Amino acid sequence: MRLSELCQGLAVRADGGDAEVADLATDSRKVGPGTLFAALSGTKADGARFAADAISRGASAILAGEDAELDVAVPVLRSADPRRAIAQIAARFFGPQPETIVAVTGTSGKTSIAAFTRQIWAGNGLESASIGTTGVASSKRNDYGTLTTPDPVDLARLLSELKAEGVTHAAMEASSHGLVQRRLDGVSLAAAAFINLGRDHMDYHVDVEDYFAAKMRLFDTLLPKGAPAVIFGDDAWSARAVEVATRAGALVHTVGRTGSLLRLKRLEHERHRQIAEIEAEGHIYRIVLPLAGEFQMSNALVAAGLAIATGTPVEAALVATEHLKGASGRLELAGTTRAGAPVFVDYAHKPEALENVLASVRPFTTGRVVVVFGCGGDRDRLKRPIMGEIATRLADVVIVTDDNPRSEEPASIRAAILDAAPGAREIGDRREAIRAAVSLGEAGDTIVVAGKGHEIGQTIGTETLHFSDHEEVREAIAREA
Ligand SMILES: CC(=O)N[C@H]1[C@@H](OP(=O)(O)OP(=O)(O)OC[C@H]2O[C@@H](n3ccc(=O)[nH]c3=O)[C@H](O)[C@@H]2O)O[C@H](CO)[C@@H](O)[C@@H]1O[C@H](C)C(=O)N[C@@H](C)C(=O)N[C@H](CCC(=O)O)C(=O)O
Ligand SMILES: Nc1ncnc2c1ncn2[C@@H]1O[C@H](COP(=O)(O)OP(=O)(O)OP(=O)(O)O)[C@@H](O)[C@H]1O
Ligand SMILES: N[C@H](CCC[C@H](N)C(=O)O)C(=O)O
Ligand SMILES: [Mg+2]
Repeated sequence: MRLSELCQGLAVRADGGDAEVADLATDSRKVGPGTLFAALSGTKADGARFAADAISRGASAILAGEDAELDVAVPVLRSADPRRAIAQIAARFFGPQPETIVAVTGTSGKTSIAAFTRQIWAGNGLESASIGTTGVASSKRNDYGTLTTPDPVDLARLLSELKAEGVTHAAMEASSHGLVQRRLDGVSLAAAAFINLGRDHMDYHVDVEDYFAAKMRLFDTLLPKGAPAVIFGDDAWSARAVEVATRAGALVHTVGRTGSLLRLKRLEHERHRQIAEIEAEGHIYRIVLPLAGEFQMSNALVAAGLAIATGTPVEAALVATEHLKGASGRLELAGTTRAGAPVFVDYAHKPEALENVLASVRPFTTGRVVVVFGCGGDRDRLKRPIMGEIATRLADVVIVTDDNPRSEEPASIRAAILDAAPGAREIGDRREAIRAAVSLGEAGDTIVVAGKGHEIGQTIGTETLHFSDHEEVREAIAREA
């Protein structure tokens, strides 16, 4: 495709003529002959510094910010917002995307909601996919992922492949990093959703208002006017999200205990399922959700709301929730101890998530709640004592262990948690910590191994070694026998 075609009508200024573009890249190390290289300024480096490297690898043109210093002999595209420009160019370059794409944002629940929306669509005979933290899933794929919201070039490529594979409906996660970095700016959205806002990524955002504003880009910038916005109504930030979406001209639907589209009237918890009465369109539907944890009901309501907002009939969407499978590592039953205590693996690695998961298991726990958790290194340090306090308040036995220490000293991460967790046990080795917890599990107790969910590696220093909480739980139970 010609450069001139790729940027026609976009807010970019072309200098130095036209060129044929064979591929796109935001990383000079991925540049090959004929590639348009987007030189982006990031958190660690300025992409403009790599322009010469990109050209030596065959780049046919460079896209950069207005003030980037470039002295190159290939055509240059200038943009005031080069991240948005590369996302839009990528959408054009890779071509058709699934007709119906929805995106969900919020602090906790995105992966679950994307997975549930895909399953509700699939249950209604639609060829569907989900894209997020756990990877890409469809009837033809189950690919492990790394980023929650992929880089815009990878995303546009992926969406065009899904389209070619017959996918008509895709549900994706919009992380705050992804929204700030314009990774979704080339996606045409049919609907968007908001679940909640809690403490997260305070190492990246200036403050919580900045973090909220990042999430709200989904509604005030990306969602086309008049398109549906599905907002979970029972969060402390719901009213503000409704306000933003309304002001942006979205068709706002709320779900939850005060929901306008789906109203949760009654909820009864059992160990592995919950029974709900939901009012919609003047009818009461009785739903048995085959998942534990009230938060999963909230996630299921948002997912059903997204399916309804994009054309699935209300009853069909609600019936499909009765067959939902939880996303890997989200309050997932990984085994049962010999004495009969269920052991759940959960991805709670931030305060509200930990609070929710521990509160969720309490109703069906007649004995003790035992939690094993740690905090990741090179991430928000202030959440550590907050999570220590939550665990101590909501669990009966707290075992503090390592998560992904990354470049930090593991013992100092644990110490920051332990400062706010009097009475907690400290077992740095995660395998030993899981074994210790499993050995405590009596009938009536519930064990929660939190923080790593679906992850299959543990990053210590710069090395990532194979580690799976699921495997460790099964192994610990097998050793009991
Ligand atoms: C902090 C962050 O979000 N970083 C992302 C960002 O990198 P950056 O622009 O800041 O990169 P940089 O290192 O400063 O480099 C600037 C530019 O120079 C380029 N470069 C760099 C070196 C070189 O030799 N040549 C070259 O061209 C880089 O590709 C980049 O375009 O843009 C890159 C390209 O899209 C991402 O790969 C990278 O994600 C890193 C790997 C990451 O860990 N991100 C995490 C924090 C993240 O995005 N997480 C969210 C949320 C997860 C959640 O929900 O909790 C996610 O969506 O996954
Ligand atoms: N609606 C919710 N409210 C509060 N906590 C939740 C909710 N949904 C999930 N959680 C908690 O958050 C954890 C992560 O859930 P999920 O992966 O669905 O969220 P996410 O927003 O994709 O998170 P991440 O940003 O880490 O990928 C779960 O394991 C659970 O502990
Ligand atoms: N996307 C998140 C995942 C954190 C998972 C947790 N296990 C940790 O390592 O802190 C991050 O990279 O910050
Ligand atoms: Mg996620």
